[in-house]
Amino acid sequence: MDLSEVNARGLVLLGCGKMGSAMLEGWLAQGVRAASVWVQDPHPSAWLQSTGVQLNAGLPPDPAIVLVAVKPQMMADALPSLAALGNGATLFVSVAAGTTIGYYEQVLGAQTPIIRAMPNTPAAVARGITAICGNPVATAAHLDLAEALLQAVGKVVRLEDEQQIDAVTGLSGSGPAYVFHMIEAMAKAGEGVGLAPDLAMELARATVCGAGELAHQSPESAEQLRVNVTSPNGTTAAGLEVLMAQLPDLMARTVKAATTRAQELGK
Ligand SMILES: NC(=O)C1=CN([C@@H]2O[C@H](COP(=O)(O)OP(=O)(O)OC[C@H]3O[C@@H](n4cnc5c(N)ncnc54)[C@H](OP(=O)(O)O)[C@@H]3O)[C@@H](O)[C@H]2O)C=CC1
Ligand SMILES: O=C(O)[C@@H]1CCC=N1
Repeated sequence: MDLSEVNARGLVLLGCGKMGSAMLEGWLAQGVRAASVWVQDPHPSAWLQSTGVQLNAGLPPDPAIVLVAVKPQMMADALPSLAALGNGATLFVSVAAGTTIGYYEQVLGAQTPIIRAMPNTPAAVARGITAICGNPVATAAHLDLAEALLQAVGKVVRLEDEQQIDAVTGLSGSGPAYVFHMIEAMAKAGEGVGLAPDLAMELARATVCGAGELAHQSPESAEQLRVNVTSPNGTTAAGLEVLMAQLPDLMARTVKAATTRAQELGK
């Protein structure tokens, strides 16, 4: 990853909460210099203060990238303060759910290169996945620069059509929460069949982490990995008979609800 432009010209991070700090942690670990990062956030955490980044200080005149990571509801308050950087020289990257490229163009001007991105919180351990798409003035070099930065915290995929990003938000942006809830539900279910709460949580958490890592490392499909656990007429088959009757529909409704909410945030 070539971070020289970021280190030379600077990176501005607007909003450093859960998502902003997950990414910042990855960037600093990958060689972005703290002195090259300007963070704007009203209540900096103790961790943020310990990093050595420039906090709520005057901004550089010509940063390589402004990364916007405030809540969509705060956007109208926060973004106009950076309008002067919308002069075409600085690339804006937004991770805000719902906030459209069109909105950025209204505030910053259509000459501003803008890349809309949707990451997820496993970025904190460099295992995120981020989808990106750019506006018409975002060049191949801008996309490469954004991809290089976001690859510091996981995988990057490119989208042809901005509208797909709401579906990405419903699937992978929000998805870690679905998996964490599955850990909670599995642990409760373990208690239901007689295990102590701590043991049930340890087993559920390790099972989801182990299955995730196996899915990550194995060349086999998710379907085949499932089949590998399922002995004919065995225990897993009995469990899956219950789960598979309901989970596909439940998951479809879950992802749809999150996608619809992302669409609403964009209106
Ligand atoms: N969390 C997630 O899993 C994901 C989040 N996102 C997107 O990332 C964005 C941030 O989400 P998340 O990190 O969860 O939210 P957080 O609330 O944790 O972070 C937002 C940060 O912005 C700060 N802030 C508020 N107003 C301003 C302002 N005017 N200028 C600068 N900073 C400001 C907040 O400070 P304070 O709290 O003090 O108000 C907070 O630290 C959202 O747009 C969300 O859609 C995208 C993908 C995944
Ligand atoms: O819940 C949210 O709105 C944000 C966007 C994706 C994950 N968290």
